[in-house]
Amino acid sequence: MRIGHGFDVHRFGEGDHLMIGGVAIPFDHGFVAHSDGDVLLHAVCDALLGACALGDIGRHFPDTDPAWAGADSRVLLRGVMERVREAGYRVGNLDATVMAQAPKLAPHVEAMAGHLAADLGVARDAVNVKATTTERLGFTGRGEGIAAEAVALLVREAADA
Ligand SMILES: Nc1ccn([C@@H]2O[C@H](COP(=O)(O)O)[C@@H](O)[C@H]2O)c(=O)n1
Ligand SMILES: C[C@@]1(CO)OP(=O)(O)OP(=O)(O)OC[C@H]1O
Repeated sequence: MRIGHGFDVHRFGEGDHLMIGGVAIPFDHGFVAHSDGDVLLHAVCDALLGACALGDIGRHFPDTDPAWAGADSRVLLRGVMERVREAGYRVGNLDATVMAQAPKLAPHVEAMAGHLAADLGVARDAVNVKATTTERLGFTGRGEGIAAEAVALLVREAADA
């Protein structure tokens, strides 16, 4: 078995929605990013890549590559899963936390977890998505952006080691 951790931050800029976990959430800002800025999916990508000792999302999908401009981060996540499978692993379970003072994410976490389960190729109960404010502390608390963390457990496809 292997464990990986991912962390990502995107700051707010102009826009009218946020992409988080593949869900478009209406908001008075968007994310500043090369891709769609899906902070949760980027943290998940890094957790998966970390568990395989394959570096991070920027190594596989550079933010200097026009191919990823405005990219749907679910496409990046599926690309990461191809690499996970090539390395001989499948996902055991995933747990993630999104740190956001606003918007309210609880109404959307079920849809986010459903997207993740589909893209990771696991049952719905192998995925958990949580949201927390940071009690108005720090950059998330001041409403400057959103952070996300993820932890993934990978299992060897052939022999569990
Ligand atoms: N952006 C957010 C942040 C939090 N929630 C939900 O509210 C609960 C309480 O938040 P605390 O920061 O006081 O822990 C939390 O457990 C989430 O369910 C949310 O929906 N959206
Ligand atoms: C995802 C990539 C690629 O489009 O760009 P961003 O959307 O800016 O996101 P970031 O979390 O900075 O990660 C790495 C990038 O390579």
